Formats: sequence, structure tokens, C-alpha cells
Amino acid sequence: MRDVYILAVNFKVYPSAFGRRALEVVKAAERVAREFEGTVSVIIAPPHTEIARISSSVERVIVYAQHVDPVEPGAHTGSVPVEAVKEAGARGSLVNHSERKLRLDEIERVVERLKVVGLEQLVCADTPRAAAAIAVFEPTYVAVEPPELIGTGIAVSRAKPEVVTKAVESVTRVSPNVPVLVGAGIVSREDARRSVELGARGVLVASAVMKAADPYAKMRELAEGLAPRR
Ligand SMILES: O=C[C@H](O)COP(=O)(O)O
Repeated sequence: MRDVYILAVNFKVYPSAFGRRALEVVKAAERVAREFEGTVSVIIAPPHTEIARISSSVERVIVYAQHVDPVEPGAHTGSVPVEAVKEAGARGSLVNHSERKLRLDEIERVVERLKVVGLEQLVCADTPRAAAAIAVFEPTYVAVEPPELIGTGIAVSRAKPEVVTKAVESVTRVSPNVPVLVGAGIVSREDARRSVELGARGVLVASAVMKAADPYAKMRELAEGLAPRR
């Protein structure tokens, strides 16, 4: 069986992450997911406020939350427990993004709570060492992202290839079944292709898609980098 690669698009709170513009990005993601069915899975992570509407409008695209709080439903004003994103229609959540960090014990708790309610977990780590510590919890995916490259357009797979190879190596040693994704500065087909060559099973991107004049063309380009079409 062929490997399926992951194209994960974090909407963050870019202007295109909300309302009508977000739906355009979603439509583009859906088109790419259809075109690459069986070779690339497309995950999108819109803001919490958009999850319900977006989840009900997708067929092939997988919708994740950008973050969940390590709390149970109850008296926690402004918090987002895992049950809330599940109820809204999400299939999983990013955890510990470097713009929304958690302590290691909180990561463990959130991963466990997501598993209990049947949601996937894409947990971010800023170093290979952190990736290995997180892989012990056996999340669905670990994504390694050097924070200093995020949003720069300087791809981790080009500028710091050793971060990718080390993360793949150390995660595989701890939990051989946990796929490693890479992110930070990935903007082109070549960046995505290089990530796969270094052992990654996919990429986590944001600005390249959310700032693109044509999000469909950009996502298709990245998907082609992950899984070139014959
Ligand atoms: O969640 C996405 C990452 O932080 C990468 O962001 P970026 O593609 O804008 O560098």
C-alpha cells in the first residue's frame, strides 16, 4: 500500500481565516483533497469560531481545532475543552503549537482526553528532543517546528534539515508508529518534497496558504511536492 502524506493547513487568525474568505480556502482544500485522494490527506485547522460551519461544509477535508484546553467541562470561563470541539464537528486538534504552548504534563492530559473522546491529536514540538518526549504519549502525529522559522518563508527542510532527520530518528526510536510532520517556513513544492526526502510524512503550513492570492494553486503545489503525480 502506498503511503498517504499529510498536508496540514493551520489557518491561525489570518484575515483569510474567517467568514467568506475562510470558506474559499476550505473549498480550495476540498478540491485538493479530492484530486489527491489516496496519496495526500488534507487537514485544516480553522479558528474555534469557524469549526462548526466549516465542518458541516466539507466531505474529504479533515477539520481540526487549533488548540484545546486541559480542562473538563465545568466552571472554566473562556476555555475550550475537547468535548466542545468534538461537538462542533472537529475530527482532531493541534496541541502545543508554539504560539499556544502547554506544559508536558498538560500535553499528556490533552492527548489522553482527545483519545478518550475519539479525536485525533497533532502535537507540535519545537525541537527533536521535545518531539521524542511527546512521542511517548503516542499521538496521531508529531510535528516538529523550529519557532524562529515560522512565518519567515525560510523552510525548515532547507535551512535546518538536521532538525527533520533528528526528529524522525528520535520519534521513531521511541514510538515507531507515530508519523512525523514538519513545519515552519514551508512555502514551495521543493520545500515539501525535501521534507519527505528527509523522512517526514507531511507538512504543517500556515502563511504560504493563508496569504496566497490563490490558495488552491498553493495547496496543490504543496501536495504535488509531497506526492508527485505520475
Ligand atoms: O502551524 C503552522 C506553522 O506555525 C508554520 O507556519 P508558517 O507556514 O507560516 O511558517
